Amino acid sequence: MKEKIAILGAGSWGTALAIVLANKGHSVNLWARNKEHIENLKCNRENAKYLPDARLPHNIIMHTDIYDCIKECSVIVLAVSSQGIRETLVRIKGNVTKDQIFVNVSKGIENDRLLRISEIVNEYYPDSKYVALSGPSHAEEVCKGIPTTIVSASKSKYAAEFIQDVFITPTLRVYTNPDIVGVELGGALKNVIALGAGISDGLGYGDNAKAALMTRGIREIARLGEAMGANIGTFAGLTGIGDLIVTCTSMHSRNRRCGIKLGEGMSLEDAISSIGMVVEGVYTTKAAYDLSKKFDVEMPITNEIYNILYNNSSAKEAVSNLMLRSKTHEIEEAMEDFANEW
Ligand SMILES: NC(=O)c1ccc[n+]([C@@H]2O[C@H](COP(=O)([O-])OP(=O)(O)OC[C@H]3O[C@@H](n4cnc5c(N)ncnc54)[C@H](O)[C@@H]3O)[C@@H](O)[C@H]2O)c1
Ligand SMILES: O=P(O)(O)OC[C@H](O)CO
Repeated sequence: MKEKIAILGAGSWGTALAIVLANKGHSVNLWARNKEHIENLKCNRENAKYLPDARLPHNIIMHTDIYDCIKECSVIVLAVSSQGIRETLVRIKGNVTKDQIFVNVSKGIENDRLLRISEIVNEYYPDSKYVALSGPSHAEEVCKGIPTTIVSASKSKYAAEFIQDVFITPTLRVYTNPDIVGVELGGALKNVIALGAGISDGLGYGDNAKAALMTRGIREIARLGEAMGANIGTFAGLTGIGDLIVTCTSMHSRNRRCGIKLGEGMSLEDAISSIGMVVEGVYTTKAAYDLSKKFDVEMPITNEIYNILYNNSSAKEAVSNLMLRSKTHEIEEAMEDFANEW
């Protein structure tokens, strides 16, 4: 199959996916709001700012006009950072047809309104098919053809399988999942825990602390997810624990690297600007904190990271708050399995 695909957002991930899809033989249109950036991509056939060393194949056409970019494309990939999705949807309003499928690859939750990306898209395009494409996938590895697995999630089996076929390659294996809520939450919330894993590394803590953060982190993600209607099984999959592992352990991760700088004592502002690309977890921490209150779900790690980012708590204080919480059980649901005797 050969499709015409528009990618909106020429950062690290939009560029990597453009390369994968173009190498597969699709016609790819790539748009970014910054005209100078697009001119650079056109002239140099590489994205020196966001994805150095990767060559852009000639069947990627760069666009500065977003309408030209999406015209006659069967798939519109949303690859801008999550807080820019609404603005991007507004830009194309009135120019999308019902048979064009939206594929969102950004990982976040809209701050203030606390909406998942599918919910934002639904506000503008309630009749469109929507797929969330997510999983453990760093752009730096994907564009080199290093084996990677991701998930195509949609309410529509047809749409999920169509996008599976569009993206799958011998090095990018795509699974399907109907659980949009779980897939979107897993992809967004792991960034909060990855900031925590980075902070732990920056403080000089070891593997034990990181394993604890990851394991207890997925528990609190799953608790919130369940309260919001997700399938609990999704959090044991690629877009849950899978993405959490890669983001908490990889030096490609912007969230982890930002956390390391915070743990070493850098200010949030300086840490973000030293990364130079979006650090989604900073926004998602605020959204997750608000969601935990809204759904009355206990999220102690998120709570501490929120306090570090937004209330000037020290990282060491946060660790001691977590360690000194009132003692509890590992799995609340398993309490009844204890024998009531010595
Ligand atoms: N980089 C990865 O390995 C990777 C992998 C999977 C998912 N993601 C997700 O993809 C999304 C994009 O990440 P990235 O790595 O490409 O980030 P990036 O910082 O490299 O690029 C983000 C791009 O979004 C653009 N942008 C931001 N706000 C915008 C707006 N309002 N209108 C138009 N453009 C806007 C920026 O100009 C930039 O080009 C994030 O949500 C990220 O979590 C990234
Ligand atoms: O670099 P990060 O931390 O934004 O993570 C990128 C991807 O989400 C990893 O799957």
